[in-house]
Amino acid sequence: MKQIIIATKNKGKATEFKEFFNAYDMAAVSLNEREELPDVEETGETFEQNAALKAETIANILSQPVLADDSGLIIDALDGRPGVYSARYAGEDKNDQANINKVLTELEGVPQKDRTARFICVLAVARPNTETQFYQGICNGHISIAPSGKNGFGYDPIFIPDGYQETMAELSPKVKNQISHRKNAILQLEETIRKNRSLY
Ligand SMILES: O=c1nc[nH]c2c1ncn2[C@H]1C[C@H](O)[C@@H](COP(=O)(O)OP(=O)(O)OP(=O)(O)O)O1
Ligand SMILES: [Mg+2]
Repeated sequence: MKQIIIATKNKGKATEFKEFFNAYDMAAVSLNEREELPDVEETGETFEQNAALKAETIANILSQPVLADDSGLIIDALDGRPGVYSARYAGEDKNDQANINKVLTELEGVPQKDRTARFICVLAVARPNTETQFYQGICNGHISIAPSGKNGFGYDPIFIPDGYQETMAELSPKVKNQISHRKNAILQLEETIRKNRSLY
């Protein structure tokens, strides 16, 4: 089976990519399975810059194509925060629970109609001696009053996607993977995968 390296240490993302690439008969291998590879510092100011940093650093080390995902939560009432800083919103230790608590505290008293938000996912595909390519996906929704649900990762327990009453963490992984920002970004990438499987 063909392999695609995903430059991520996030276990939730890795699980979702395995599911997506399975459908194309490809095995997604994350950095958790390649522990000799470094964790890339995300010094960029945009999702694109950070996705490119992660993909290009690993592609240069391995001399093979690498996919990276930089993603986050944009909340309108917080002027777009936590945005690019979603993973570290409550501190460098990247604690999902602390990040959720910080967001809910900042949104205290904000009514549902003003709690609109979106998840954004930018995928970068880096190949040696080739310009990096980008694909983007969005999932619109709003922030719940309290966390609920055990599925998924990150901000899923407080994100209610448009068209649903449940949080992303209450929805099954199957449903999340049909509607998520990550799925929508993968759909942008799909044509490239289908046309040129040798890329990977
Ligand atoms: O589907 C999602 N459901 C819930 N939360 C999500 C999702 N997708 C991204 N997020 C949040 C998690 C983290 O707070 C940030 C990503 O940060 P981001 O730097 O891209 O990932 P990361 O540091 O966890 O792993 P890595 O850089 O190794 O890929 O956005
Ligand atoms: Mg990161």
